[in-house]
Amino acid sequence: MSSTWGETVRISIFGESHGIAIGVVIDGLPAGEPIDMDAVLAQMKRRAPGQDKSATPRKESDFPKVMSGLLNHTTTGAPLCAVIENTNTRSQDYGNLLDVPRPGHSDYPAYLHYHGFNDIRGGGHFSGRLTAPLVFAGAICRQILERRGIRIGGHVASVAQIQDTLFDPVDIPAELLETLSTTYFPVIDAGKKEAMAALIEDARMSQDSVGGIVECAVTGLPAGIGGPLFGGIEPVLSSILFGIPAVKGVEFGDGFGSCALRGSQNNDPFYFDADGKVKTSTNHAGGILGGITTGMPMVFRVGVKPTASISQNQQSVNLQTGENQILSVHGRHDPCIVPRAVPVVESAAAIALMNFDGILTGGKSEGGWRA
Ligand SMILES: Cc1cc2nc3c(=O)[nH]c(=O)nc-3n(C[C@H](O)[C@H](O)[C@H](O)COP(=O)(O)O)c2cc1C
Ligand SMILES: C=C(O[C@@H]1CC(C(=O)O)=C[C@@H](OP(=O)(O)O)[C@H]1O)C(=O)O
Repeated sequence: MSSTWGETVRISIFGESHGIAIGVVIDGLPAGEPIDMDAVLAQMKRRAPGQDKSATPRKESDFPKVMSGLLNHTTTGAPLCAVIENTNTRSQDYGNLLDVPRPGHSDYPAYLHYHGFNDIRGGGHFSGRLTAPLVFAGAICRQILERRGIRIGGHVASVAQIQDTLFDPVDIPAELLETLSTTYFPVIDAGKKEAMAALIEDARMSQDSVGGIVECAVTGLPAGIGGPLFGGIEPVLSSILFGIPAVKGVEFGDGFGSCALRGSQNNDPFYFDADGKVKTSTNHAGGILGGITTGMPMVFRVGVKPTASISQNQQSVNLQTGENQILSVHGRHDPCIVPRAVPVVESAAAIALMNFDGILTGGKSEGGWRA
């Protein structure tokens, strides 16, 4: 089922952007894990719409009402369900889109797939709004991982051609991840944020949009987690990351860049550190070899396309009249999705990692799903 993901820890996301509510059921969480709800809300706020001019002006409190699975701020082990109300919808903006689909959005293929019965309002179940429950689930999972020393943080690596400094993949300080993972529109080089925001504003004023890249790092991962072929870290993470609306690329370590290197440049030499731990002096692999963690920081990048809904005139078709038609999209849209996608990417990584055998026991097998 396409709105359900995972095996050991499974999320099931429901709702539509302009329906009564959206939400998630999380199955398989370990019992007895204390959950700091303020920290969950802080993560939800980093993703919420209406933050500034770089985001959609739709305002939502994005307050998750927990229906089950938590007692005295602690997981019970039963399915944890949270519901988030939609309070600020403007469905009239979508009145014509069932007939005249937006180029670049899901309208046309969804119309075909659901024979015209799909909820077109706000993009329905295809909307980026469905990443609010994803972030809720991720915020729960990341607290469980953090308790085991596993930290996740991302930043806006680029907006169109403006690039932030990238992570040093061999040395990612805990304080850096802490700062990035608690900030809205996080960047490593503070000087780049203004230029990025200016570019987004320029696109918005031109009735246009821009895309970019999120870079994410995970530190404190035990070595030896993952598996070969389809159960590896890369395929499993990629499958949830590609489920995020507007994600068009995922690369681990040097990714496509490594394809231009020689083996002698791309291989990461091993050495024993002062504590007798095996490390690598470079980390082109992004902390993964053979689908299995090496113990070095995991680093990956996620490409996000420019927002489809732009208000300048575009060529479309009228599915009722059978004629070509010019479309100007109305409504409140993100001129750039990338800043709000950062906590979504971090959350997806947290949920995915919870599915690996040994992740909560420092690499020791629990006989779970992933070998
Ligand atoms: C946080 C977030 C916010 C988004 N905001 C918008 C938006 O305002 N307008 C829009 O057209 N697409 C937005 N999208 C992307 C669309 O939902 C997405 O492009 C669409 O569902 C089609 O899916 P695809 O791009 O993965 O093919 C957003 C995505 C995310 C993750
Ligand atoms: C509401 C959110 O983002 C929405 C994602 C979205 C889309 O097409 O993905 C389109 C817009 O929807 P609407 O027209 O209802 O304002 C965004 O505002 C959210 O992220 O919470």
